[in-house]
Amino acid sequence: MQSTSSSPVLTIDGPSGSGKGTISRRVAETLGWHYLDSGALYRAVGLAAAWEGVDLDDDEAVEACARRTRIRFADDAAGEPRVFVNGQDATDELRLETTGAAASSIAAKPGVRAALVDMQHDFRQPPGLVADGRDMGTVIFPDAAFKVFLTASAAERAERRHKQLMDKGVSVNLDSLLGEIIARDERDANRAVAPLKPAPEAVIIDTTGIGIEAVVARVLAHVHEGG
Ligand SMILES: Nc1ncnc2c1ncn2[C@@H]1O[C@H](COP(=O)(O)OP(=O)(O)OP(=O)(O)O)[C@@H](O)[C@H]1O
Ligand SMILES: Nc1ccn([C@H]2C[C@H](O)[C@@H](COP(=O)(O)O)O2)c(=O)n1
Repeated sequence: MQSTSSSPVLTIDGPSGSGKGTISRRVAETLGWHYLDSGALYRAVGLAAAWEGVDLDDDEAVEACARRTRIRFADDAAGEPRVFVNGQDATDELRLETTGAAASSIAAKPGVRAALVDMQHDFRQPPGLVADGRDMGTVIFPDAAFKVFLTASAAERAERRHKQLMDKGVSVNLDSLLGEIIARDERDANRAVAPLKPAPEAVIIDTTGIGIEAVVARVLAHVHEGG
């Protein structure tokens, strides 16, 4: 199950809205390393299952869906990252809160997680990889040289998500966003397989009240200091 590549890996785990995607992309760009958005894989499987009308209570059917779903990451002409699910550009649908909740639900199934392991290991290529998710440092890349766990108060994470959606012209209620974030945290942290938790050796950064630039600088300092 474990990757045999010797390319260095920086894992960035944390709860929803802690800034994993934003920080990981920036750090990967600065280091010139590859980037794995592992949450997008779970979101893609949740979406494919919905498209195909798969019964989410049927563990074998959802695992089979995870094994046949084709997921491709590619930049568009403007350099913006897009995600294709079974050949269809699903980038916008993947970011919906409903898709995140579906992903969180199917991610609790051991068969689904097993189906996605090889795909995640394949991202480990020279000169290095920044991998963001919930179990990057604990399960998928336990031998990573650099491990970070980002967190922030649930209230701040809900405000960030609220601002992000409002900027996109999507009107949402802050309280319901907060409720969804708390529910997702609980599901991700309390499942039996690969729960959301920091690896023992991870550097924990509480980003509450800390801007993006400062967080990027702290993560880069961790790498430059040698982990
Ligand atoms: N330190 C920060 N300060 C203020 N805003 C931030 C910070 N980090 C991230 N954000 C903003 O918060 C929002 C959510 O960030 P992001 O999508 O990176 O989080 P995430 O942890 O990857 O979430 P998810 O797990 O749900 O994908 C974005 O709009 C981002 O710009
Ligand atoms: N390594 C991962 C990544 C994601 N998940 C699950 C749990 C999350 O709630 C959901 C969506 O992730 P996001 O895109 O918000 O990072 O996918 C997981 O279990 N393990």
